[in-house]
Amino acid sequence: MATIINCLRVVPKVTNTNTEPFVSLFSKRVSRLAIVASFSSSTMSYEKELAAANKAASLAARLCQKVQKELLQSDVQSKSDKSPVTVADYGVLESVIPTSVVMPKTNPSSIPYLKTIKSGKSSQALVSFVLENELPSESFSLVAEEDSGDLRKESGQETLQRITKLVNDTLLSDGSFSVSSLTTEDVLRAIDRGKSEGGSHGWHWVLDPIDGTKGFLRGDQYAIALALLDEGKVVLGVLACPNLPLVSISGDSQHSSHDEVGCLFFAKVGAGTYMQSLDGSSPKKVHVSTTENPEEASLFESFEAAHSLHDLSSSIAKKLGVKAPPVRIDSQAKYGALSRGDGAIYLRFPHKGYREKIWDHAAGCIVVTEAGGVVTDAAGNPLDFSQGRYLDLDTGIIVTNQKLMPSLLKAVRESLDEKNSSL
Ligand SMILES: Nc1ncnc2c1ncn2[C@@H]1O[C@H](COP(=O)(O)O)[C@@H](OP(=O)(O)O)[C@H]1O
Ligand SMILES: [Mg+2]
Ligand SMILES: [Mg+2]
Ligand SMILES: [Mg+2]
Repeated sequence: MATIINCLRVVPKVTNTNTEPFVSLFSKRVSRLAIVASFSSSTMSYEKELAAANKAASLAARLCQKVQKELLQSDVQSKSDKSPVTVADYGVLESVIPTSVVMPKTNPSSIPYLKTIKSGKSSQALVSFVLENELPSESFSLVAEEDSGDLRKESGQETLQRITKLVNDTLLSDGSFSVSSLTTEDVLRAIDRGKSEGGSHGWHWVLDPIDGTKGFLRGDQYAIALALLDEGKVVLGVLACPNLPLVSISGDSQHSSHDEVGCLFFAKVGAGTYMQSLDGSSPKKVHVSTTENPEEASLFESFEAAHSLHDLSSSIAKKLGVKAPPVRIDSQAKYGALSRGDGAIYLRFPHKGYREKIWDHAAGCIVVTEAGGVVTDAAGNPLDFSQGRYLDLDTGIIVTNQKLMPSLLKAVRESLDEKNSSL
């Protein structure tokens, strides 16, 4: 018994401390390798991991909501005042942008701090800290979008202090953490935990701390997207979508009001997809649209034309017979909305040469597949998350239900052939 518990302790994948049910499976001389095999993705419950991921993503959503609110209020204020605006006027925004940037008085999407916004780093530090705190393990691995880069330079010190305060304030607001407060060094370390290269062995968390940055700046949709890979496969995913209405966003929705916003989607392999409000309502199981009729299907695509070829999706939609105009929204909120049947198709065709990152799709992919949908590349192959930080794809990503997939793939093939022959 003691031998087995010791073995379990050194096997980093095992976080379940209740060893009793497993003990009878092993003889005294069982090898460490055999134990690892016994905890493959088909037998793990990932219960604790899902709870930790939900907590981390919900707290990060709270942090991002606070920053976005300040951002939008500041924009409104700047419009009534013709004098130059500096970040000092932007309250909590000081924690996410360097004070040296002078803000023009325009829509946030056109201002120069786009490249230097630090809200993603705050969110990444928070998620990284919460996961490590909730799931102590010798082999914590995180593949995440941001790094601590310029926060380690002299010029980044003020920003780092402010990020640290923002993270600490958010942790404090939860009340369940025993740590008194994180230091700036803790924050840098938490951010840099995200440097892992991922891969096909062991466990890797995959994080996009703010997905849909452009939507975030515009006051539109964005998501905190967190997934867990086990042996290269996505085994759980969480999407926090602070601005997504709790009711359907489909064009024919009967709901007149989209006032109530803030959705948390979560999915575990083999256990379906659930949605609850970020305020903590009880979770409800969701399912993708079951429509077989493309005329009834509504189609999602990126808001940003730079992220996806709108002309190509419009050609595909026409061939398929989709009638409604495309619904353009930012971030993996598209996957969330699709998982509850708001739309039936999501098309993403980046411009030539763009390489998709795993954190832009891992959580969204399991949220849709566990809700009964299908996610493939343009050739119909499943997405492969085991190859490191990037996805190796055949031109684009397509998402729909099982019934529409064959005709969608055909329309995609025909449209791509036409596009290629016209070049
Ligand atoms: N040229 C490009 N083509 C396709 N995707 C791009 C892109 N430039 C950035 N992206 C990715 O598109 C994501 C947003 O997706 P969407 O268009 O669905 O809102 C961005 O995530 P971040 O906002 O996390 O950087 C970014 O990773
Ligand atoms: Mg992203
Ligand atoms: Mg991002
Ligand atoms: Mg980015």
